[in-house]
Amino acid sequence: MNKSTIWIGNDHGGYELKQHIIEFLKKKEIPYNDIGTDSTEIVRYPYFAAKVAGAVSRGEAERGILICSTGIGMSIIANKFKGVRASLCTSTFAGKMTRAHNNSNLLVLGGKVTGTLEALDILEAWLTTEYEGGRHGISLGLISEAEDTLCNGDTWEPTGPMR
Ligand SMILES: O=C(CO)[C@H](O)[C@H](O)[C@H](O)COP(=O)(O)O
Repeated sequence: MNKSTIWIGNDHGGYELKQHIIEFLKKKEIPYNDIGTDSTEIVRYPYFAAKVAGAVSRGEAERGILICSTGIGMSIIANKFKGVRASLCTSTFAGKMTRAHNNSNLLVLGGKVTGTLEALDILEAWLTTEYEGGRHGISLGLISEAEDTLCNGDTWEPTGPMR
């Protein structure tokens, strides 16, 4: 799979919004890899975060999208993966800024927090805004430094129950 393919994952709380996001990606002819879950049946979100954030962390994907009810759980777990800069965005401004300043490589949305139109605006801003570099590289360097000290970068696969 090409690295530019966007990996997308969700739990039951993000399933509905994911359908709209996939429609958007299809319309724009942006390649994606939907890793599930594929229904509103209750599942544990770290399973799906591990697949998408793991792919970004290992360099198999340049970008990922995760959706749960609030986006909070997904962002907590995704940011534990080395090299992942997961951004929970609830405004278009945040979607733009997190690319420009944080060089975000994983967008997190809350399916029960953000309406469809706003979520698609956020996604568009996140997809089209370039990282500005410059002084922001200093901050990102410090984050990498913290990661090197705090995270060992191992791949993690969940072992507990998924439902
Ligand atoms: O928003 C979430 C985590 O931050 C997830 O969507 C959870 O699944 C959410 O908390 C809903 O949980 P529940 O099992 O459906 O009660």
